[in-house]
Amino acid sequence: MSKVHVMDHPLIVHKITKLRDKDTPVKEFRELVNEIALLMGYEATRDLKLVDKEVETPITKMVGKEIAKPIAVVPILRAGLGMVDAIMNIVPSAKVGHIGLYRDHETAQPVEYYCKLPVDVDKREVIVVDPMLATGGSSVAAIDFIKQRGAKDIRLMCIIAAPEGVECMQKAHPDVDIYCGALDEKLNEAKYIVPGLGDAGDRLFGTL
Ligand SMILES: O=P(O)(O)OC[C@H]1O[C@H](OP(=O)(O)OP(=O)(O)O)[C@H](O)[C@@H]1O
Ligand SMILES: O=c1cc[nH]c(=O)[nH]1
Ligand SMILES: [Mg+2]
Repeated sequence: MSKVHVMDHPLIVHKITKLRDKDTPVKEFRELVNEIALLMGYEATRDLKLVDKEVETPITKMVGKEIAKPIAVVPILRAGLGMVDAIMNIVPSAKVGHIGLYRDHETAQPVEYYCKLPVDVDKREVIVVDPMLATGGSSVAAIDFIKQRGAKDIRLMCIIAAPEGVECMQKAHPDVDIYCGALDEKLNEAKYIVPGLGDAGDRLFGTL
């Protein structure tokens, strides 16, 4: 069974409260998503494997460490895009894949419209990013695509998760650890997270 890491860093907790506020304007919302993703990225990469690496300092040779596997970050469009720059800031060599999915408004089922992944995604540690894990349908479908391309080391980073989404993910992808900023109470009838923050994509891009 995969692990669920719920963030308890005070800065992350503080910023998520501001993100939830319905009066937070688009510009600030976008900045907060970026700041939260940066802080979460630090937590979500804490257990990356290291290998020995010889380095010559101006004084002497030594054996240091470097990250064992290159990284790919895969945002689920649209809202996941808001988290990409933050990961690129801490892992500048990461490659970026994109998976386009939207939830059908009637059925809440994910509909695919785009998928472009790095050719060597199977050799990379993959960090899937999406601010919201609601029913879990979108994340499960995105990770299905990534696994079809041979990737084995995958983790999911979301800002707010619902228990229903966590359960769905753990059933479908028990090997994928989940890093979430907050674990909320439930979904409502429209499959929105309660208390949540509303529609992340609309708030991020101002399409309300
Ligand atoms: O866990 P789920 O029930 O699948 O819901 C979560 C998905 O819903 C939102 O995307 P949305 O469909 O609103 O697309 P958008 O990012 O283009 O707004 C969100 O960014 C997730 O991708
Ligand atoms: O609460 C939710 C659920 C799905 N997608 C969102 O953007 N928000
Ligand atoms: Mg949306």
